[in-house]
Amino acid sequence: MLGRPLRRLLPALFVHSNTGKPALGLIVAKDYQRFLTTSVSSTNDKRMSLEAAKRSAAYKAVDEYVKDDTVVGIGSGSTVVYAVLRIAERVKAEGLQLVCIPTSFQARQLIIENGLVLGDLESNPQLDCAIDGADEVDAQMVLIKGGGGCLLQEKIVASCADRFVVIADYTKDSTRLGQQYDKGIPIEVVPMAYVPIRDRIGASFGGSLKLRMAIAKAGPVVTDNGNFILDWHFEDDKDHDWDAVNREIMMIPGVVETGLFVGMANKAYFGQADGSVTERGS
Ligand SMILES: O=C[C@H](O)[C@H](O)[C@H](O)COP(=O)(O)O
Repeated sequence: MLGRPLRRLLPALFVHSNTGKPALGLIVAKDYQRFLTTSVSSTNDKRMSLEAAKRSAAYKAVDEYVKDDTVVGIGSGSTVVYAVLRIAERVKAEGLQLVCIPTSFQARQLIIENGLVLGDLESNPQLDCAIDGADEVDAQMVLIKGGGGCLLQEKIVASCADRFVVIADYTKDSTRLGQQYDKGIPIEVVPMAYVPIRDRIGASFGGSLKLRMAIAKAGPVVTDNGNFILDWHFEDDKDHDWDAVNREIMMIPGVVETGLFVGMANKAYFGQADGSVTERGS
């Protein structure tokens, strides 16, 4: 697919070629090559700085919160991958005795692939800490989670932990929800009820709700728990009492869980582009 800047450049290239002045075409082609190189390298730089930010937040959280002989909740998403890598490094280097409780299919695989001890809530109903990513964190440490379709098991595991620690890159750090993240609040619902739930939330709180569709499958995303996800694009210019909103949505029959995590996170680490880390909470 041609990007918009390329679509703008190509007609220029053709027009000049049609004049029969190949030199001109060459200049345009050269400029275009320079444009491509700069644009690809700035996209790569941004991606690298985001990865560095995720990594530094994850490493710091693990180093400060993961202690020997403890039970640790393992969240889901791309930032958590770095936390698991760091946990595995420390287990190897320091001989830490840990039991890891997954919050998703992905987390379970990460635990197994990194040779960590896999546990469950049946044998370990109380966790020392849970480390997880977030899609957005506001000034009061209210979180949006579930951008990757995982929220129900994450909330259960976080609720069983003495400390719930969030790791994120700088793009997730907001004053108010919706400031950075524009994909809405995920709401996990029982499939048969998605239409009435969608209509009720829209009527009560405004905004719009969309059934999340799968990308490499026809039809909707199905969560690890066999449910659907509605993404609620709330009105972000309104002041919402997220605790009240969350409670009210949870009362609608068929709602399984929301991606609003209110009053749960104790600490958030935000990795910055330069590799430093800022903190919120205590
Ligand atoms: O559904 C996914 C989880 O809630 C993730 O923790 C959240 O989306 C953040 O993921 P990432 O670390 O990839 O930004």
